[in-house]
Amino acid sequence: MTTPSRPVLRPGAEILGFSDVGVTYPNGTRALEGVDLRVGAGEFVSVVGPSGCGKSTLLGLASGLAQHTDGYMQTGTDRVGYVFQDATLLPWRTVAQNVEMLAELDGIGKAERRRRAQEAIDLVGLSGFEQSLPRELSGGMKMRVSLARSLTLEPELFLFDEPFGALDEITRQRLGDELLGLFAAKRFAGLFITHSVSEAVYLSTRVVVMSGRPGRIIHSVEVPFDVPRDPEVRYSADYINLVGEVSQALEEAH
Ligand SMILES: Nc1ncnc2c1ncn2[C@@H]1O[C@H](COP(=O)(O)OP(=O)(O)OP(=O)(O)O)[C@@H](O)[C@H]1O
Repeated sequence: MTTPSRPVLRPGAEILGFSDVGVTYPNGTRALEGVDLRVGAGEFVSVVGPSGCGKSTLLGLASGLAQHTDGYMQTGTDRVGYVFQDATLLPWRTVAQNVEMLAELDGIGKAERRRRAQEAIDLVGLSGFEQSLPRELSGGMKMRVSLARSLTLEPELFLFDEPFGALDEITRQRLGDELLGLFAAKRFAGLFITHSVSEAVYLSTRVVVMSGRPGRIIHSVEVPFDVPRDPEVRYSADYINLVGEVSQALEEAH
């Protein structure tokens, strides 16, 4: 949990907050500038923007792996989950052993981490594959293992860096639906980086658009559809209009 010299979060309401945040890397690259963003519990915010605009940098700040150089930021929880495009599974460990790994590193006792791992495996639809090795799994299944591994930490803030970017379209949509199901069940605060506007609108409660480098937030769209979300939403005029609005903002960002 970070404490800035100036409070950024409304206690109890928000999990992640950036106020006028900027990042300049040691080589002089200005990656982010004047970023204001707050994510509350039960909000799922997607970030889209041109390549190199600072999306991963933003996620790095949220995770505590990177440092901001200007402004203020705060996270309201230590329970942070991450999922990246690369599932980063240990090839010699079974699915169950991979899923247990973060809880193990966190010092959670054997019985409790087994219970959490099994619950997470069931939640992501991998029951029956507990003893499989990563090489026996498809790309989508590996991503499910990665999701399950983070779920064992019962995250209040969940960070996603293009998690479905390497998957085929059908698997990507299916995992999107599953992620929405997890979000509906757990209502963590989500920050999701993607290059896909349609995925951003479908998964999120809000989509923000960043400008080219240095990245600033230039547009923000509330997504009004209920969670749990009916997959048919994808074919509605409201959804198509929102995708159009975000796409137009993204074109202006380029
Ligand atoms: N450690 C670093 N040192 C110097 N420059 C960096 C470092 N990390 C990232 N950058 C630069 O900062 C800018 C923002 O990078 P970042 O990876 O955050 O963008 P991104 O929007 O996630 O990119 P993409 O969409 O291509 O994945 C880029 O110009 C990148 O080259």
